[in-house]
Amino acid sequence: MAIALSSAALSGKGTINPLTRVLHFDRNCYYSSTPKLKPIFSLSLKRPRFSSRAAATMSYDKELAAAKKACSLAARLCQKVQKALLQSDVHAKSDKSPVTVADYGSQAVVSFVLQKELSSSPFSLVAEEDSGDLRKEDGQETLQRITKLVNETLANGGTASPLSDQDVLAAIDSGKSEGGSLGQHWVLDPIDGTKGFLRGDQYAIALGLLDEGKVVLGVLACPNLPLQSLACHDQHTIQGKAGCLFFAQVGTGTYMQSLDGSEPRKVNVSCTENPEEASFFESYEAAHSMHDLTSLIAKKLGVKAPPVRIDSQAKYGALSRGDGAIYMRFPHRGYREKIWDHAAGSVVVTEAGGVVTDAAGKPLDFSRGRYLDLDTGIIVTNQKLMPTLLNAVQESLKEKASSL
Ligand SMILES: Nc1ncnc2c1ncn2[C@@H]1O[C@H](COP(=O)(O)OS(=O)(=O)O)[C@@H](OP(=O)(O)O)[C@H]1O
Ligand SMILES: [Mg+2]
Ligand SMILES: [Mg+2]
Ligand SMILES: [Mg+2]
Repeated sequence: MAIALSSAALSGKGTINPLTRVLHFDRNCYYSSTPKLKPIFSLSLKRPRFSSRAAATMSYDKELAAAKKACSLAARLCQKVQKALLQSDVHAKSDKSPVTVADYGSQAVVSFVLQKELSSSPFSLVAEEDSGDLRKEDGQETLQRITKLVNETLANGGTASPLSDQDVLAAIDSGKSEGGSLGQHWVLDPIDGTKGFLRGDQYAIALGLLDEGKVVLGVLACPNLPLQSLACHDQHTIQGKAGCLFFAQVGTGTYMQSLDGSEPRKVNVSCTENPEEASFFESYEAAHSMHDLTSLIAKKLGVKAPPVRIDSQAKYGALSRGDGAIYMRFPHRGYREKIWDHAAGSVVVTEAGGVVTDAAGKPLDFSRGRYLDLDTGIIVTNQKLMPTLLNAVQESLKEKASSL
C-alpha cells in the first residue's frame, strides 16, 4: 500500500477521488518530504479520519461537477412532470405526505448519475424516498412510468443506457444509508417542498455531501425560482425567467447560475444590520412552522415587511443571494428534522456568508444519522444580525412557554 501511494503521490496529479484524497492526506500528514516518502508515523490500513481543517482545505471539484449534472437532469425530469401533472400521479406514502412519480424519478436520476460519474468512489446516499410502495402489486404501473421518465431524462442528458424497472428500484434504494460521522455520504431530497411542487409553486432538488459529518458541498436546483431577486416582489407576480442552480463548496463561496446553463455568479447574503430593514422567509405551510411564533419574533425585532412564505430549500437559495435577510423555522412539537431538508441549503447559505443554527445558537449537526437532533427550531441570517435574532428568538420562546 505504501509503495502504491508513494508513486501516485509523486505524480502530483491531484485528481479528486477517495484514493487521491487519502494520498493528499498521507503526503501532508504521514510522510516526510524526502523523495523516498518514508513514513514518519506507522500507517493504519483503516481509512484515515480527516481533521475538519483537512476537510476544509480539500477540493471537491469532481464531486461538485457530478452533483450539478445530477441535479440539473433531475430538475428537467421534475419540470416535465410538473407541467403535465395529473391527479393520478399523486400517491400517498404511509405518512400521508404526497409523493409523485417525480420524487422517485428524481431520486433515481441523481443516484444513477452520481454513481456513474464517480464510479471509482465508494457510494453512500442518504435520501428521502424508498421503493417500498413501488414494489407492491399496485405500484407496477407507476414504476413503469418512472422508468420511462428516467430513461427519457438520461437520454436527453446524453447518458444512453436504458435502465430496467429493477435498475430504477435499485437506484432509488441506494438511498437507504444511515449517514453518520465517518467517511462520505451524499444527502438527497429529490423534491423538497413536494406540496409546493403539486401546487405549481417552489420546490428544490437538494443534494449535499457530508465528509466526516460536515457538509462540504451543496447543490440546490430550484426550477421555479426567478433569476431576479424576490425582494420587493410577491413570488407569484414576478415575471421573467425562472430556474436557478445554486452551488457551494466549503471554503470557496456560493454561486448561482440559471438552470439552462448561464455563467455562474458569486452570491452573498444580505449585509443589513438593521432588523427593521430585514425581510424574513418561512415555510409556506403553517403545519411546517409556527407562524404565530415567527410573527412574535419579527415584531420583537422590529421587522416591518410581511413574511415571505415559500416552499422548500429555495428559501436558503433566495437567502444566499440576499433576497431577504432571515429564515426562521419552528416546527410543531414532536417533529424531527431530517438531514436532507437542510444539508444542501445550509452550506449554500454559510458559504455565502450566512449563519445557520438551532434556537439555542448551536450549529446544526449532520453527523448523527438521518435526523438532525436540535433545540426547538432553525434560524438563519447574516453574521451581524445573528446575535440580535438569537436574542429575540430566545425571549419569544420564553414568553410563549410562560403563556401556556
Ligand atoms: N410537520 C412538519 N413540520 C416541519 N417540517 C415538515 C413537517 N412535515 C414535513 N416537513 C418537511 O418540510 C419540508 C418542506 O419544506 P418547508 O417546510 O420549508 O416548505 S413548505 O413551505 O412548508 O412547503 C418537507 O420536505 P418534503 O417532504 O421534501 O417536501 C418535509 O420534510
Ligand atoms: Mg416528503
Ligand atoms: Mg424535504
Ligand atoms: Mg422531498
